[in-house]
Amino acid sequence: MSSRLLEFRVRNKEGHYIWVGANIRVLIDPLTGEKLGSVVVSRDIQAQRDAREELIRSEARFRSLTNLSSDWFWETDEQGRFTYVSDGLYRLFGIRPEEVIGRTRTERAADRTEPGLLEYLAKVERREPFRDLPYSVFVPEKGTIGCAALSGEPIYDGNRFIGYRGVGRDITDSMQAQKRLQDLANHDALTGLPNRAHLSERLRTLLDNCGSDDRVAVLFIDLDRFKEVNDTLGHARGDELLSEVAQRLRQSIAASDIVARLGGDEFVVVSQCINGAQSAMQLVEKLRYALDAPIELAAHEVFVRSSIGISMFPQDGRSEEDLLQHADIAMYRAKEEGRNGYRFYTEEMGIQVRERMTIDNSLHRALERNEFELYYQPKFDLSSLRVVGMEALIRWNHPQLGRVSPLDFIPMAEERGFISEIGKWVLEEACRFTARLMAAQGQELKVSVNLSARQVQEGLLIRHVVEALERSALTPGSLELELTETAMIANLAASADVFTELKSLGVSLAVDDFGTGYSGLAYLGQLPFDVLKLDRSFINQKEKNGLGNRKIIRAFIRMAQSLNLSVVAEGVETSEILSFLREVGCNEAQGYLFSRPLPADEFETFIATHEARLLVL
Ligand SMILES: Nc1nc2c(ncn2[C@@H]2O[C@@H]3COP(=O)(O)O[C@H]4[C@@H](O)[C@H](n5cnc6c(=O)[nH]c(N)nc65)O[C@@H]4COP(=O)(O)O[C@H]3[C@H]2O)c(=O)[nH]1
Repeated sequence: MSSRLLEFRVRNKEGHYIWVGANIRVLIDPLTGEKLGSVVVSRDIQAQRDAREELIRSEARFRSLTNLSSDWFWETDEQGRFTYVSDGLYRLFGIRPEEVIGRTRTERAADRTEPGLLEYLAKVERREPFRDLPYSVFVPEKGTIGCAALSGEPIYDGNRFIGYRGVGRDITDSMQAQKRLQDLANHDALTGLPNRAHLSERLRTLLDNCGSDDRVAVLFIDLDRFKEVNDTLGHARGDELLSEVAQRLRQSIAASDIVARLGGDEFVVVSQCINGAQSAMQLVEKLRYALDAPIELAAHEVFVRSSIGISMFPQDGRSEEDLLQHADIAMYRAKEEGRNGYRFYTEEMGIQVRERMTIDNSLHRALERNEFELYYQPKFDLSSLRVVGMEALIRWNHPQLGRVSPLDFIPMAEERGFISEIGKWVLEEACRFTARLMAAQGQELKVSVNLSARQVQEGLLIRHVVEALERSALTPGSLELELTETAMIANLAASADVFTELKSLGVSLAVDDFGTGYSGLAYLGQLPFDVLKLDRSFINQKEKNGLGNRKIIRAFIRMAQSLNLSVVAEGVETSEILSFLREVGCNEAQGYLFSRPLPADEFETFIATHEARLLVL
């Protein structure tokens, strides 16, 4: 008995053609072998046919899609060995299926420690699906490394895990673009060095991995007078200089060290120093040596000098912010101390900077909080030794810091634009006090008020002076305005009109701190000044042969007087100097020998009793 299966189409009772499967069995007589007839069993197989055709269509669709797709399709067995990869892998990475089949992903990976690959292995281990895990692929044709992103899910036969199936995408271009963007975001465009953000990140990572015995030096390097190069040779040459400096720094450090540019002419070097400060010092010397050779710029030889501040991990800070800030503070100290040097950070530097910050933060409120006070130092006529006036000197009674010297806040007030307001207050207070004192004592006095160069430039000075005189009813002849020699020279042309106008009001003008600037006496004759104040450093200078300085003082006094200038000596501390000044005809003097600057009430007492003091002198 043999059977055959036939499939054919018949018309059903609704008149539609359907597929029918017929199983035909031929009946044979077992004794004679004669064919007796056939048994035909037919059934409607339309649904089966439809399903089969759909499967064929869907497979064809799948093949065509995987071939057309820019991605590739893969399958692995339960051991993670590839059992199938589509053509896409060859098209994208030049890897033939036969090079991969039977191998695991790890065997083919360009970097077996990559996070994407490690995550893939972990997911597979836990039979979890995964999406877009990046990992590097060696591209044999180009000899380069490409980057793929993998997605996949486990496959099961019933309950039995039989492997993974998934797709891979070529993300080389987007990864490269991302890396370029990251590089741009992390590096300084001019020098290619890491920028501030990247430095912070790398320093933080370095510190996180430091043990208690590790030592790290952070060097803050600032070029001295870089602005001059920019101003005289132009920005393009300035850029060349910065690139050359970056190059020299890079060449001077170890591969594990970091050199970064924070912007402008500021660089930072981070180095692991086995011998702590000693190693840091050796590194500083090496860097300075590297920077010492002249740099050729537009046929000019430029010599680079730098100021370097150093902070050490762990003693000067454990965080990247602290170490950078402290190295910066130390760098400023190196600059203040004459540039082209280096300084290690100390605790005392930090205290000073915090004080400066406190001053900076509270200065704008000091006036409205009434925290300023004027002290007065008497000035003496040297022929009669009688008080002829006083210098008003500002003090700031700070709620936290106590009495702050003008030397510590006047420069900041100038920088922050508060000096005009403070100066106005000083003028009003000094005029008011002097007018009252003169009335009370029945005595002529001249009060000297210090002006800052900014006050002269800002244009409100004349109005402030006029108002102060009017409000106090002080005669203009009782007010003297002092401007330092350096400030005056810096603004000579611009200020000449202001001086002339002030003079026309009837106030007198004094050149303060004479002898500290680099000017001669020549310009004084052209300006409407009345008084020359010889600086105290000049008066107190130790003489080499006991005569030198005195000769100069004598010459100054003679020249000043020939220009009709009255001479006041500041900082007179000894009776010996006093005798000398009297002998050479100096007009007036002030100094600790007579009195320190005094608060208003004490000064008043001083004036009331000065005749008695005269006897003591
Ligand atoms: N070693 C020594 N020092 C003496 C002697 N006699 C006086 N001095 C100090 O010398 C400084 C003289 O003031 P300056 O040269 O005008 O220098 C002043 C002046 O430039 C500035 N200043 C003070 N008050 C004002 C102000 O109201 N406005 C402006 N713009 N500056 C002011 O601050 C500077 C410092 O003022 P002070 O600390 O009060 O310091 C004062 C005074 O206390 C002495 O015999 N020996």
